Amino acid sequence: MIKDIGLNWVIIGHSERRHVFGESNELIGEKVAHALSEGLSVIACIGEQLSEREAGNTNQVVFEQTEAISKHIKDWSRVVLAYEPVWAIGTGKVATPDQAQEVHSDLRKWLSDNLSVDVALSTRIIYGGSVNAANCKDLAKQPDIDGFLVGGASLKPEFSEIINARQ
Ligand SMILES: O=C[C@H](O)COP(=O)(O)O
Repeated sequence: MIKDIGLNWVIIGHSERRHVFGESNELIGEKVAHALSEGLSVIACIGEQLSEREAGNTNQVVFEQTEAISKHIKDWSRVVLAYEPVWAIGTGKVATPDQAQEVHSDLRKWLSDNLSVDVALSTRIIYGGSVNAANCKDLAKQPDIDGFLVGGASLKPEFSEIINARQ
């Protein structure tokens, strides 16, 4: 259906698919494989729930999610990783720049250690979760935040400020 309407990208593994529709890490990996095999590019979402962060399990959760996806990827040039802490999506509670940078940096290290330095350096890791005009510039300054997955604010005029956050 996505190809039929002329689109090239698909978002897979969004928190609502994981936590409302009950999609497992394994199913999301299979969906990524299918999308890539059909020629689509993929934004693959990962992220911990508040209880997982508070228990100190953020890295374990996002690494397991990333591993399940990575098993199905040979060509990372058509994949973007979107780190979206579930507690920050649509809530107005954005991760601080330090919180987001820490996870992005740890994810890049995971890619380097488990896949290759080349994949780690070339893969875009974007942040999603209550990004708006007021917080986007500080988030964009972080070295491992390569862009944003914007929900609510994409429907408002401030979206243009988010697009230009790095200027
Ligand atoms: O689907 C959109 C992303 O999950 C982020 O949404 P948000 O910017 O409204 O928090």
